Parts: sequence; structure tokens; C-alpha cells
Amino acid sequence: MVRVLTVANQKGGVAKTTTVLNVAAALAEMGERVLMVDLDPQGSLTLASGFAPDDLEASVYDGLMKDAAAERFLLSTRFGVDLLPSNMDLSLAEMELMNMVARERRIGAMLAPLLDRYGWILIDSQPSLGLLTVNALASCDQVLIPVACEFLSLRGVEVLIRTMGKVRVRLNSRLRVVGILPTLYDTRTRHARESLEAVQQHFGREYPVLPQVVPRSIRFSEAAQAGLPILAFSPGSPGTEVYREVALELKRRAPGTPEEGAAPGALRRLGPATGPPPPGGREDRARAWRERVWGTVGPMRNLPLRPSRAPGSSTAGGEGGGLPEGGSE
Ligand SMILES: Nc1ncnc2c1ncn2[C@@H]1O[C@H](COP(=O)(O)OP(=O)(O)OP(=O)(O)O)[C@@H](O)[C@H]1O
Repeated sequence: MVRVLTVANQKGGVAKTTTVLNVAAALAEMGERVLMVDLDPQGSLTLASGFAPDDLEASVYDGLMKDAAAERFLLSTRFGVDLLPSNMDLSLAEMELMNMVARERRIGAMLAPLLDRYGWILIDSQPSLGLLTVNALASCDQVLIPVACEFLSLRGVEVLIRTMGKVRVRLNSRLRVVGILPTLYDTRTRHARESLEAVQQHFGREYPVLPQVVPRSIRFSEAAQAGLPILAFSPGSPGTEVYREVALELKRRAPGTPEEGAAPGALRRLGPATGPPPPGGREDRARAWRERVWGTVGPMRNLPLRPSRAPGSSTAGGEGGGLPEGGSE
């Protein structure tokens, strides 16, 4: 059964992209087959996955607006996750979609042929509630809302949840909030602690606030610059383990799991989409995943800062080096 999850918050810079990237990597580490969809014309997810948005020959824009088959622009990342990439072309889509028939269902149509290949599809939305985000909400089962532990961060969420309510009524009755994820938590400041408490109090009664809290850490920016999830870039850092736990939490709360009740999924269901997990327990699978990733990219300290070519053709790496040290912020 494929799970389609949108990471949304119309407030910018709350770690939507970072959350998609790292949850996707954590799920892949657990043996899941994962597709990420970059639905932000800024192309941040594409860039943070190691691809240069400006070099793309085709992108989500072509899939949405020109019915291009996803195979034409589907990319395989170095960390075992597939990606439908985007760039500035997608900014045209918002306007062009206005005149299209079934304009809120274009993403669902683009993803439909891919559903039987993946266990998880994670959509990174742009910081707005325009037609692209509505498309994402219309084609997913669940929404994860990252909320930064900062002043004013609560305000936008109400508007998002109201929009979700309208989408539920008109387009997708299965839509629900799977969780609110506190992000960018600075353990050193009282302000962050108070903001976290505010998030928990404000939303806790009506919506599930996930028990995980993503710490603020420079490793995230460094990893994005290297075109990798933090799980691969800095395996020992605190943020890594938190995103693993978030991924586990999402698996526990996924539609169809006993904990959540058998909520019907969005789009169409094509039977079990994930293959059998690799043998061994969680630790073995995580090790196997890391070895696969490291084997592909080589020592990560030597990665170029701005990879400009598709990872398939990557020559990143080199002799010596080794992984950046985890844990020391
Ligand atoms: N836990 C964290 N600690 C420190 N920096 C972080 C963390 N999470 C994300 N960042 C950094 O914050 C910036 C914004 O993150 P990100 O792009 O994930 O947010 P976003 O919500 O997707 O932004 P936008 O709304 O612009 O698409 C990036 O530079 C990212 O590397």
C-alpha cells in the first residue's frame, strides 16, 4: 500500500524541504521504496538532493502541464530515494493551471502511474497555499506540518488547517493531519522552549503534535549544501536520530496500520507496493543502506559544495577523507 504524504506549511523556512529529505532517507534506510516530489519552484529539494535545478532537461512542470511521462524526469539520488525534480519553470504552473480542466487533480494524475512502485511518496510543497499546494493536498492521504519553534510560527498553521478543511470537503475526504512536527528547536534558548510549549499547548488538544522535536543544528545546512540528507552526511548528529524516529512514527501512524485504523488511502491502491524488506533487523538494514550510499558517493567530506551534475554521473568523493564527525555541533 502506497502512502502519500505532503509536508506543508505556507510559512517559509520552517524545514519542509529538510523534513521531506530526511524522512525519505530514513524510510529508505529502513528498506522502504520512496519517491520525493519537489513541488516548490525554488527547487530546494532538488538542490538538497544533489541536483542542479537549472540543468534539468525536464521536470515536474513538464509532467503537470505537458503530460510528460514521469520517467522522462525521474531521478535516482545517491541515497537510494527517487525524486521528481523541479525548478523555476514550475512558477509558471500556478498561473497556467488556472485555465485547465480538473486543475486541482494534475498532481494526482501525474503520480498515478507511479503508485505501484513505491511504499511512500513524500511531497515537498511551496510556502504558499496556491493551486500547487491544493493539488498536493488533493492527492495525498496525510499532511505533516513542520512548525518552527519560534515566535509567530503558530499563525500560519490555522490558515493551512482551514484550507485542508475545504480540500477535505471538496476534493479529498481522506485528507488528515498526521502530525505537527516542531522544528528548528534551539536547546540553548528559553525562547525556543517557550515556543515549543506554545506549539504543544496550542495544537495539542486537536491535532497530534509528534513527540519528536528536531533540534537546530548547522549540520542540516551543511548537508543540504553537500546535496545529501543529514542521515548520510552526518550520521552521528542528534538531528539524524530524530528524523529516524519521525519516520518510524509516521510508519506507525500510516493509514491502514492497526494504530491508526484502516483509513482508506488517496489516489488508487495497487496492493503492496514495497518489496520484502532486506533481511536482518533495523540496525542491519540501516548499516546496509549506509554502506550502499557511502559506496556510491565515496567519502563525503570531499563532496563538491554545489554538485552540478546528476548523481548518477557523480565523481564526488576521492581518497582519504571519511565521514564528517557526527554529534559535535
Ligand atoms: N534543524 C535545523 N537546524 C538548522 N538549520 C535547519 C534545520 N532545518 C532546516 N534548516 C535550514 O533552514 C533553511 C530552511 O529550511 P528548509 O528549506 O527545509 O525550509 P522550508 O520550509 O522548506 O523553506 P521554504 O518555505 O523556503 O521552502 C535551510 O537553510 C535549511 O538547511
